[in-house]
Formats: sequence, structure tokens, C-alpha cells
Amino acid sequence: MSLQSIKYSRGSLEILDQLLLPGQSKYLVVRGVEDGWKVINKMQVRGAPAIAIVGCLSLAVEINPEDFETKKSLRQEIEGKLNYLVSARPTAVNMKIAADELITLANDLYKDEAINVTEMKQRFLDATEAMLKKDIADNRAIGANGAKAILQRVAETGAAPAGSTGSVRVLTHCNTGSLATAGYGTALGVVRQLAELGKLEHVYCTETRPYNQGARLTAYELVHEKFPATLVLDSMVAALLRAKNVAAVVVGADRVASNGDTANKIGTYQIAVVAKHHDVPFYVAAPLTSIDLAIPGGDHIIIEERPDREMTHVGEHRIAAPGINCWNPAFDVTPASLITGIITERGVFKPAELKEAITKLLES
Ligand SMILES: CSC[C@H]1O[C@H](OP(=O)(O)O)[C@H](O)[C@@H]1O
Repeated sequence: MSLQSIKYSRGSLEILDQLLLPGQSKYLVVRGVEDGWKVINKMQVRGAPAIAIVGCLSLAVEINPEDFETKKSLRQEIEGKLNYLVSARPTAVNMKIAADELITLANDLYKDEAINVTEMKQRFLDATEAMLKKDIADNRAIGANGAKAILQRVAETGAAPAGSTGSVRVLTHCNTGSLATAGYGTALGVVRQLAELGKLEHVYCTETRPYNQGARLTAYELVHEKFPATLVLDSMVAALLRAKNVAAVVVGADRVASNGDTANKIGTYQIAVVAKHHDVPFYVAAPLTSIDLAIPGGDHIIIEERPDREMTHVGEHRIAAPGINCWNPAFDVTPASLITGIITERGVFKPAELKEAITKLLES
């Protein structure tokens, strides 16, 4: 059993094939950008941060053995391949943000006459590799900030009878753990931090049809960590919040707009509506690399639609009647009005505060 979604050393990249989990733990070699695009598009690796990291590292392993004659040719290769990788999946913003930052770096290195083409390639490789450690550090900070916010909210409002040690019950959706990032996770990082503090009474995870990230991946992580956890059907969330004293909902994000509207796995929006009805605080956990200040609201987020077969079949077994039409959006948008707080590595923000707060942080 492995929770390491990405295995990398300079010149070598492997990803854990998440389509085979939990039955098989098999790593796939990613030789370059074409392989990177395919494993992202097929969702053999998925999760907004992991998509960006695997995409960028697939370029790193491709250019590592190459000798570029000029800085211009290297710059052109970097820009063209990164923009191609952005097309693998349209909703998560992380790959686009990483591509823009690395293209800016390549342009700056290209213009710096003190740097030759060999040094330019090394600096680029260093920058892509730094994403791995930064993501894990960001996730641990998200975990700490999120656990503190949830425990503080419960203490202030007494919203849900806490467990014997003041511990809490939380609900999460989809997979936002080590299998969606370089490690530790975002929303699942908050769950891990609650457990480390001795404050996790119970975690509920939804199955998350049709890809079943919850039943196959989050349950896999929770069992691996030996957390007190229960799998629930997507259709059970209202009954769960009514009956089980859930203190908070914490989910991930694929793209947070500047007003706090958030695109996340399909089903997130209706969980937020049910949480509002039951007065359960609803948190989004996301690194700054998932926040898109360039768009004003959720209506501007492209929602990926995926193949019907993901709905009509479980593995090779058909479960839906042949000939039925399907609608399979992979994400939905939760309006900021339903979100209690956005948990980032730099702090927890109300949606209305987000744009100003993040702008200041990025400028500092
Ligand atoms: C920290 S992962 C964020 C996000 O990505 C997942 O989508 P997918 O499994 O389709 O890549 C899910 O929406 C998670 O919340």
C-alpha cells in the first residue's frame, strides 16, 4: 500500500496509477510531456496540485538529457510544452499558474546575458523540482490553519457537541490527500492535523461518483492512517448532517475565483447547500496555486465534461441501460455565499476578504 502519488529523481518520473487503486498499487513511468499529458487527461494521476507537479516534472524529465544549442530554442521548447500540458484538463488552475510562472522564469533567464544555455536549463529544472517540497510544506500549513479554524469555530459557537477531548466530526468530499498532491493533502491535510492534535473524533468521506475518489482513494488513505472513518454515499449527506453532529465540512478546490466562488468535484455544491440548511460550517482548503484572481466569479470557470462511460460502467461492468443519455460534468461551482472560509497556507479568509488579502500577500 503506497500513498506516494509521485516518485521523482532528476531524469526519472513515475506516478501511481490511481485508476487501479485500491486493488492494485502500480507505478507508471512518465518519459516526457506526451506521457504527462496522457496520464493527467486519463486521470491516472489527478488532483489539482498533483496535476501541476506531474505536468511540470514531465517536461523536466524530457528536457533533462537534451543539449539545447541556444537559449532561444530552450525557451521556445519550455513555453510550447507547458502550454500544451495546460490543455490536458481545463478546470483546475494549478497547471496554468505553474506554466505561467515557469514561462516567466524561462523568459527572465533567456534575457539574462550572464547565464548560458546550460545554466538556464539547470535553473529551470531546479524550479520544477522545488514544486514537490513546496507543495508538501503548503499542505502542512493548510492543515494547521484549517484545524485551528474549525476547533476555534466549534469552541466559539458550540455548533456541534464535541467529543470527549473536544474532538470533532468532519465530512469531506472527493480526494484531497496525498494522492491528489505531493503529500499530506489539502482538505485531508486538515483532517490529518486534527488527528495529530488528538481532535479528530470521526471523519466521514463521500464515495464521490462516478470516479469514486472517496470510496477508492480517500478511504484508502484513511484506512492506511488508521483514522476513525466512515464511507457514506453521496446521497447520504443530508441524512448524515441531520443525525451525526458533524462539526464542519472541509473540501478541496480546483479553481477559486477572486470573489471566492469555488469549482470543485461534482457534488460539492449540493453538500454546501445541505450544510447551509443544517448550519454546519463549510470550508474550502486550497493552496494559493488554486486561486485564480484573474477571474471575477465562478461563471468564468470552464467545467470539464468527461466521457459517459465513467457513469455507465464500473470498471468493465455496465450499470446503466444502453442508449441512455448522460451528463457528466466533473466539477460544479459553489457560490461564495455558501462558503464559511477558504483555508490557505497563508491563513483562513472569508470569501469577501479573499481578493484583497491574496493580492497583498502576492505583492509582499
Ligand atoms: C487537492 S485536490 C483538489 C481537487 O481535485 C479533485 O478533482 P479530480 O479528482 O477530478 O482531479 C477534486 O475536485 C479535489 O477537491
